[in-house]
Amino acid sequence: MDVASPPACPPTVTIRRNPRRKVRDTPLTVPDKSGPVPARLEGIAPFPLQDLLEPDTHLSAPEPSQGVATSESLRVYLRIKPLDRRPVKNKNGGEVNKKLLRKGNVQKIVEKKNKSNEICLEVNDSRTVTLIAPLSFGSKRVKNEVYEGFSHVFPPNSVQEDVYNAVMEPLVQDFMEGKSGLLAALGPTGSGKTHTVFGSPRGPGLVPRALQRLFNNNTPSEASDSSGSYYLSIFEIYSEGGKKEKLLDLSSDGADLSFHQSSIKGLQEVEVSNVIEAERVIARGMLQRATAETNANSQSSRSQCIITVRKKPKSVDNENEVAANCPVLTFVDLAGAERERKTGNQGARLLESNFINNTSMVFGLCLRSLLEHQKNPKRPLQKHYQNSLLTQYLRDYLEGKKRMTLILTVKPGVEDYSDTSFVLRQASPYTKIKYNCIEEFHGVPCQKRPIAMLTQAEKAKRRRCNEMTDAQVDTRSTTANGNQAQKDEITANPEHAKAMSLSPVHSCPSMHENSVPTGGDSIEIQGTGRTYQIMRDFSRALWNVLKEYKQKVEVSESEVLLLRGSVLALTESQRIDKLRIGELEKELQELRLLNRSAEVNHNKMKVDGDDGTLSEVAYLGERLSGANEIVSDEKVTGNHKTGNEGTAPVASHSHSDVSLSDGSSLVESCVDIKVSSGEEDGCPLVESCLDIKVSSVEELPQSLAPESEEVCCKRGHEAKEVEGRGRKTNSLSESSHMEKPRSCIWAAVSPFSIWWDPLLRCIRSCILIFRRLLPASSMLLKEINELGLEDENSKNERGKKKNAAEVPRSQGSISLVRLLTSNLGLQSLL
Ligand SMILES: Nc1ncnc2c1ncn2[C@@H]1O[C@H](COP(=O)(O)OP(=O)(O)OP(=O)(O)O)[C@@H](O)[C@H]1O
Repeated sequence: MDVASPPACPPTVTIRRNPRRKVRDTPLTVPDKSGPVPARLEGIAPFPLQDLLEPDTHLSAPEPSQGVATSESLRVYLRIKPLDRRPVKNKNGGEVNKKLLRKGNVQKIVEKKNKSNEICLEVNDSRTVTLIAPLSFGSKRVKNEVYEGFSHVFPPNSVQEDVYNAVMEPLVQDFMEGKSGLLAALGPTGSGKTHTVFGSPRGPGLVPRALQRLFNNNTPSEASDSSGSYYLSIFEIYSEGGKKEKLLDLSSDGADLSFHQSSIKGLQEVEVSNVIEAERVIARGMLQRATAETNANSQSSRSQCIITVRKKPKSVDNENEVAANCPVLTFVDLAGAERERKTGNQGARLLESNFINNTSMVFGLCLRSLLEHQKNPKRPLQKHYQNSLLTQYLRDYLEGKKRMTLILTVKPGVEDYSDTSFVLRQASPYTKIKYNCIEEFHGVPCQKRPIAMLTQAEKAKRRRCNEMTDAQVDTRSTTANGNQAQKDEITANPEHAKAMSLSPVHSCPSMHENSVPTGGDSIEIQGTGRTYQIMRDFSRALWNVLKEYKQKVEVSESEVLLLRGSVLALTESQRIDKLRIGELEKELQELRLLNRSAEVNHNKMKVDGDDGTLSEVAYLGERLSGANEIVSDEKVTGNHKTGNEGTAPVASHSHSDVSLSDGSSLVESCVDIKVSSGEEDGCPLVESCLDIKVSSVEELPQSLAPESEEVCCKRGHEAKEVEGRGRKTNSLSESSHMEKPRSCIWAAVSPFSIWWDPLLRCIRSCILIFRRLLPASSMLLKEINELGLEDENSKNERGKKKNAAEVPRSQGSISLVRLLTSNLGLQSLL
């Protein structure tokens, strides 16, 4: 019987109630090995994994550099303290914290101890660790974090010797070669800083081993005499009850010290010539160091402890060397940062905690500022060092002027996750701090950049500085030569030299030999360099400001040019306008003159005429006869109404000239028809002009053909409606009563009978040409067309014509037509 197989398990489904939250940026998140490998972005250099996985060459002492600047990173080591796996004792065990025991929290302690067996820090390789998020943090979705880039990671099982070989030996080597160095131990309280630095009798730490190495390095002759001695000092920076920081000399009986201009006044330097003496000094100092019991450490350091080792000068001359110029090996055991909740500190102890934490924080800030400054030189190096005595004392190291090595100590227990995470986050970036420009010569830090990196101006300045220095050296060399006898005497008689107040020249002859400035010269050059730097910065700023001003001036100049151009254009247009105005005024004058003369004639005709109406034809006849010309001028002002009454009362002014040449076979006639359009004196004015020239081959009778005939038809000034003024007149019929004008008109019009047809054809052609050009005269043209003034052919083609009487005509046109028809016998056209 087949048993039904159970249904397959459904795949696990994770239901998220809340959207995935973005975790904080970490130095490196542990990649999900099961997931797809992300594609490498173009343009990003591959991670230098090979370089990192190289054999631990860094563990061996680096090649000694003979005063040559090398680019190296700040060495940061990580030491992981072993887990305390001591079995948890019962309530009678006595090993548990007595305070908690008193409070009856034994069960809690037991749980804590059990919990402390879990670890939160794993060593991946010699340079990388992974911080594992505790299971209890699961709900917070904290990811594992990888921290890398350490110079070396010491696992919990590492021994003091390993640490010394990797961390301290290079520094000791450098020190013996004349380079200053600093070892600083950082980490949370109880993580093993003091253990690492000082160690125990069974496992000596870095300081005793370094001293041993120094003395063992002495040659037999050095070991036998005092030339192999060292000056040892040990002091602490302490804040009792969180008050002002104090300096205590631990080598003596805890004498108070003072800090002044990067040096400690009153600090006793104990001369030690062998390891035993040195260890004795250290041991005595450690006994005097401020320690206290906290929940985190039964013997917690409450102060920052500093130990300095300085080589005793070989000769008496060197005895007076400035201490700052001698190589110094410094050890710093910082008090561990602590959390109030863990330490259970209260009162004065709590205030001490604040001081300790503040110093650690300032120390970290200095390094962070140095790192940011190195990443971006535009960012200034913050003066965080001013905020604590320790950082003031270590200023040169914290500003990257001297070599420093850091050793971080951490606790791997899961309960120390927060402390460990904090330290790793804070200190792992310090691995990127570089020492690019350190070049030391017998302990004198040189902060000069390589010549190739200098700008032209800087090179020139440096040259001037060097020249000045050489001059000073020459001067002092002369002095030194002059005092050679005295120097010889000093060498021969050191006691006498001691008694003498020697100048810096005497104290450091070797410096002069190598053209390296002494302390005084160095200060002078530094001052000059500082002034130069200030002046350079100032000139740069000034230059930038001037550049901006120059740009603004250029913009303003271009604007001024544009404005000038526009002003010129405006002036030109004004000039043209003025000319135009002058022309118009001239024209206006002429029109006024014409108007005045017309009025005079009008009045005259009023007086002369039988019925008092104006006969312009008579006036024209007068003009024509007087000027030996035949001129037909018809002027119809607004006071006269001619033609059809039904037409719109449009004022017009027309003028026609017809010229005839006599004495030749060619008869030329000219007809000017001018119709103006404009506005004058507020009245609408329509004016257009037609010039028509007609030639005829017919010879005119001498008697009838004057030398020249001109018929001017001017049409213009069509005045507005003038109703009720004047009588309806038929100027043609009325003018016919006038003898003198009639004869003139006949004389003028008679030749038309001969060339009338060609003239009409010509007029027609011209009308067709100018039809579009003179819209204002379109009315007149239309009327003329409708008069039937066209040849027979075109008549036949067009066929039926419109009755002219049906089309409204303007007064001027009617007058002209009537004039023509009455004189030429064409009344039938009307
Ligand atoms: N690597 C180690 N191996 C064995 N024991 C260690 C190690 N590191 C520290 N210890 C022990 O842990 C205890 C605390 O160490 P230590 O006093 O050096 O811590 P600390 O960091 O100096 O603390 P504090 O900052 O409070 O002075 C000591 O008893 C020390 O012997």
